[in-house]
Amino acid sequence: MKIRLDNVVKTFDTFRAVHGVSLDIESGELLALLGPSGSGKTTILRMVAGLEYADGGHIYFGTEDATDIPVRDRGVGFVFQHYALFPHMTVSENIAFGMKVSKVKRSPEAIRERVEELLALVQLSGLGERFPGQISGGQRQRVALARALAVDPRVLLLDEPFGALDANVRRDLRRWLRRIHDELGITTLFVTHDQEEALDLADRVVILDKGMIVQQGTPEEVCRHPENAFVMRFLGDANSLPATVRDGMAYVQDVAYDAAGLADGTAEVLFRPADVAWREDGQGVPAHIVRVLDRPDSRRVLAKTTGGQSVEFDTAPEFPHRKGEAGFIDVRRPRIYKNG
Ligand SMILES: Nc1ncnc2c1ncn2[C@@H]1O[C@H](COP(=O)(O)OP(=O)(O)OP(=O)(O)O)[C@@H](O)[C@H]1O
Repeated sequence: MKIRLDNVVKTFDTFRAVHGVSLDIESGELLALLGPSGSGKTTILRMVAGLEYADGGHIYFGTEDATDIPVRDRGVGFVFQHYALFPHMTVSENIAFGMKVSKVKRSPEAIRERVEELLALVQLSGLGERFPGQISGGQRQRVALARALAVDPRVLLLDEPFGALDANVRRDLRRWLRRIHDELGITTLFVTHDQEEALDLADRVVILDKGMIVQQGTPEEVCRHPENAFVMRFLGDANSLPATVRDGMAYVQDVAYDAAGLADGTAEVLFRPADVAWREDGQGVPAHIVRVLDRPDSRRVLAKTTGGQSVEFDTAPEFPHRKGEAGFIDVRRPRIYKNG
């Protein structure tokens, strides 16, 4: 099922939470809505679900305007971070619930079979008789997914489904979810504020800020070509040095970077901690080391330029330099963005 948002607007009282968002979610695609808190992700998801009305624009399910489709008939399955399972029902009863109340009538035997099938799919065979309080948080979210899948949704909406779980469990679950998605091919809209999660899982990532799309593309496209400083910063650690653009070059202190096409004026040079080489000869921005932090597989170096700017960069664990030493920050892959 293809979903299309066409210039969708949502206002709460006087506050505009979603500003004219247009977006195509292809049939079978797993799309992540990624953005900081308050950027409008959940509101968009709720409008697709039919739990919230758009004040402007249209949402299409296939070629049909979804405004005309009641929530029950949209065929959407949900998993929310705090979408609690019914605590007094067993895992199997939770999964069966939607089928029992559905307009599509199934025999008790057919429901039992489907529950077993779903338990196997979410790798919880044998746990059907437990109650939600007797399984782990990660297992509960897998049950929630099985419950959402039970009624054969045309669209799956996931709102921070792994938000409450610890980092290792989250990583396992997102790999697992991707496998399930590849197997079932249900059009899926996934909301997260976690960059790694979005990049790991999604076919395409839509980055939102203040209710607007600031960039969309494959994980590769958004990582390799962040279109503005917000996206560059939001996707990962970024250093920033103030620069002045003159005649197609950006100058940081005396170091020049190619800034072809940018108008003269102030700008900033952004770069990742992994894109720095520390040099003892004169190439790069002069700086001294403030601290060296050890990580399991690398060293993070905190430095300060002679211009007074802090820079962090990553090196091999063998990095021999220490606090107080002077050198030069040589930036690979600088990205230059105009201010404002
Ligand atoms: N029912 C409501 N009434 C008033 N304002 C609301 C309502 N729901 C959401 N908002 C506001 O709309 C904006 C977008 O909220 P939304 O929940 O969509 O953001 P989000 O990106 O999902 O954030 P988070 O990651 O924190 O869940 C926020 O500023 C929020 O306070």
